[in-house]
Amino acid sequence: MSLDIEASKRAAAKEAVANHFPENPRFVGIGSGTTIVYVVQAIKESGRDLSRIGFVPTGYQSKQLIINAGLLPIEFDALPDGAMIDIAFDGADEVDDELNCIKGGGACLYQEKLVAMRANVFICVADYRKLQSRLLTKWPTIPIEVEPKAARQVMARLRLMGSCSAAGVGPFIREGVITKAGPIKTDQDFFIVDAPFPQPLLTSADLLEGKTQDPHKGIWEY
Ligand SMILES: O=C[C@H](O)[C@H](O)[C@H](O)COP(=O)(O)O
Repeated sequence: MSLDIEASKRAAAKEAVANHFPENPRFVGIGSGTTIVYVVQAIKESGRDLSRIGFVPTGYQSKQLIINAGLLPIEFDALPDGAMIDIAFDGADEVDDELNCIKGGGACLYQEKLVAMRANVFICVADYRKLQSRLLTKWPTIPIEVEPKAARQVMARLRLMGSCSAAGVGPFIREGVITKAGPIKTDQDFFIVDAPFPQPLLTSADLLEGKTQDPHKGIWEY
């Protein structure tokens, strides 16, 4: 029987907030996606005094989520010099045994990285489907946010690194499906390049053990 996905996201969010929300944080990062909605809900329901905490968004959706929850948003570039974000919560599309994550399924990446890198603690909140021992087990590509003028060059480099699907195509610039013709733009007006690689992707422990990945066959060789 498959678990209810929304219930699973809600449960993960509740656990994450109950176990990790600090005593008196000054700044808390709020990621993007559907799971983070439950994190904000759990923060609201935690019964804490949230009035003196600045919540740092990772994009438009994240900022609206903070505002709609009645929390205080503070833009990343308004953080005082030298101040760290106490903790950042965010979702992921896939997480491997070494806690490497695929992110960007919802076309948010760049600001998520800014916030995560400025955070003392990063908590990834993910439902049971996301945890796979190797990346690219269920999620098909690595999303990369790219400045449009650099896209062709980045894709050429990705191809040299072995990015292509089993059918020998890719990487791809992500396009709108129904409501947008041509490439979608991120909150920074950048493109998302979706890069397929041989599946699944080796971890650094695999590489240390001497396993190699043939980028052209998409299979593991030992
Ligand atoms: O681009 C979107 C972000 O990286 C999300 O955090 C990620 O896609 C996970 O989203 P969701 O919680 O909706 O699965």
